[in-house]
Amino acid sequence: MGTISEKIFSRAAGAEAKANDFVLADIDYAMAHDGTSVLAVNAFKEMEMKKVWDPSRIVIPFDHIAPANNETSATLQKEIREWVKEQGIPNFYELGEGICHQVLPENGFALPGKLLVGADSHSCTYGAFGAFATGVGATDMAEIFATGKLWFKVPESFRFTVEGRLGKGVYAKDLTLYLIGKTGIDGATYKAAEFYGQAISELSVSGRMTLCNMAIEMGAKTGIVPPDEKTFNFLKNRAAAPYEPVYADQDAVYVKEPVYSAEDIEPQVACPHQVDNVKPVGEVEGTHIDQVFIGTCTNGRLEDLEVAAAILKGKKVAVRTIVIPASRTTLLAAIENGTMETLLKAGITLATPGCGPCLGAHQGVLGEGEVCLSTANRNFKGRMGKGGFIYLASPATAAASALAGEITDPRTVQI
Ligand SMILES: CC(C)[C@H](C(=O)O)[C@@H](O)C(=O)O
Ligand code: SF4
Repeated sequence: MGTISEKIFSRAAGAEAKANDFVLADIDYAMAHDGTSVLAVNAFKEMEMKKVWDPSRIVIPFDHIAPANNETSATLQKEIREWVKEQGIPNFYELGEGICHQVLPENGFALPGKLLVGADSHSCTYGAFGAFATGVGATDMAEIFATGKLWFKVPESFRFTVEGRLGKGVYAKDLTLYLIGKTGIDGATYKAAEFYGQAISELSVSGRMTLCNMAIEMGAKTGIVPPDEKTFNFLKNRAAAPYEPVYADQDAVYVKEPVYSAEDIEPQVACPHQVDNVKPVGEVEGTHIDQVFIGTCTNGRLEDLEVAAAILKGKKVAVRTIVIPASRTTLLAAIENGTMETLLKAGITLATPGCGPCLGAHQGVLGEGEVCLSTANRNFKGRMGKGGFIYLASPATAAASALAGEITDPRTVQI
C-alpha cells in the first residue's frame, strides 16, 4: 500500500510512512562536493562536532571547480582534503575522477531502495536506480555528517507514463525536456516523480540518469525509475552494499497521473532563460551559436559522446566545441573505443572530467551576448557567464549544431 517513496521512507524511518508525514530517516549515503563541502564542514565544526557518524557512508568528489581556478578555491579545497583525512573518509574522489552524479553510480552507491542525499540539487539523478535521492542544503548536510539522520516530509507522488517508442534522432534528453515543458518548472514542486511506460523501460541506464537528473527542473523532490534487469546488470560487481529493490503497490495513491506518447516527441530545445521554455527543434533551427558544450551530469556519459561522435565523424565543427566526459571512466572508455579520437579529429576541445563551464566558473565561460548550445540541465540567465544565452538540447542536436554553427535538427544530418 504505497508509492516507492512511501516504502523507502517507511524502511528508513523504521515505521510506516505516508505522504505528508514528517519522519526522521536514516541516511544510507551522503554526498558533498568541493563546492558545498566547505559550507557543510564549517557548519559541522560550528556545531562543535568532532567525528562524523560513519565515514564509510560519506562520499566527497571534487568536481565543480577542479582543478582549482584561483588561490581562494585552492585553499578551500586544501582544507577539505585535510578534513577528509582527519575524519578517515575513504570515499574521497580527487579532481579528474568526474562529476559527483556520475562518480556515485559508477562506484555503486546509487542503489535500489536506498535513501541518498547530496549537497547538490541534481542528487535526484540516483533515482534512476530506484533510490530515493534528493538535494539538501549545506547545514542539513552538517546535521547528517553528525547524526546520519534527517527530517523529511514524505512527498506525494506523480505517476508519469510515456507510452510507445522514441523516434529516430530522439533521445532521453528530448523526452526529459518534453516532460519539463509540459509540467512547467514548478509543476511538480516537492513531489516524487515516478516514471513508467515502454519509452521509459526502453531507456538505457544512462538515459534514465538524464531523465532523473532533471526531475528538480520541474520542482520535483526526486525522480524515480523502478529498477529492472538493466539496473541490476549495471550494479553487478559494482554495488557498494546489498540492496532490496522497492516497487509501488497496485493501490498506491498518486496526486497526478499524466500519460504521454513517445511518438509525439521531436528533438527538443530549451530556450533562454528558463528550462521549461521548450520548443521542438524546428522552431529554433538556424539560431546562431558561438559555442557548443557536450558534457555535464545530464549528458556527459559514454553513450552521449558516442552519439555526438557518430554525427561528427569525418567532419569538422564550425564553432568552438567543448567536450567534457562525465568521469575518468567515461573518458578512458571513449579513448579505448575510438570515440575520443573521432571527436578530437572533428576539432573539439577536451577538458578534465568534471562540471566544466556548466555553472560558469571556468573552462568555457561565455562573453557578453554569446550563445551556447549545451547538453546541461540549466539555462538560467547568467549561469555560464553574465550576458550569455544558453540553449539546452541532446548530444545529437549539439553535435549537429556544432557542424553548422547554428541550431540544427540532428535528423537532417547524414551519418
Ligand atoms: C554548486 C551546487 C550547489 C549547484 C547545485 O546544487 O545544483 C550546482 O551543481 C548546479 O548545478 O547549479
Ligand atoms: S555538471 Fe552542472 S548541473 Fe551537474 S553537478 Fe556539475 S554544475 Fe551541477
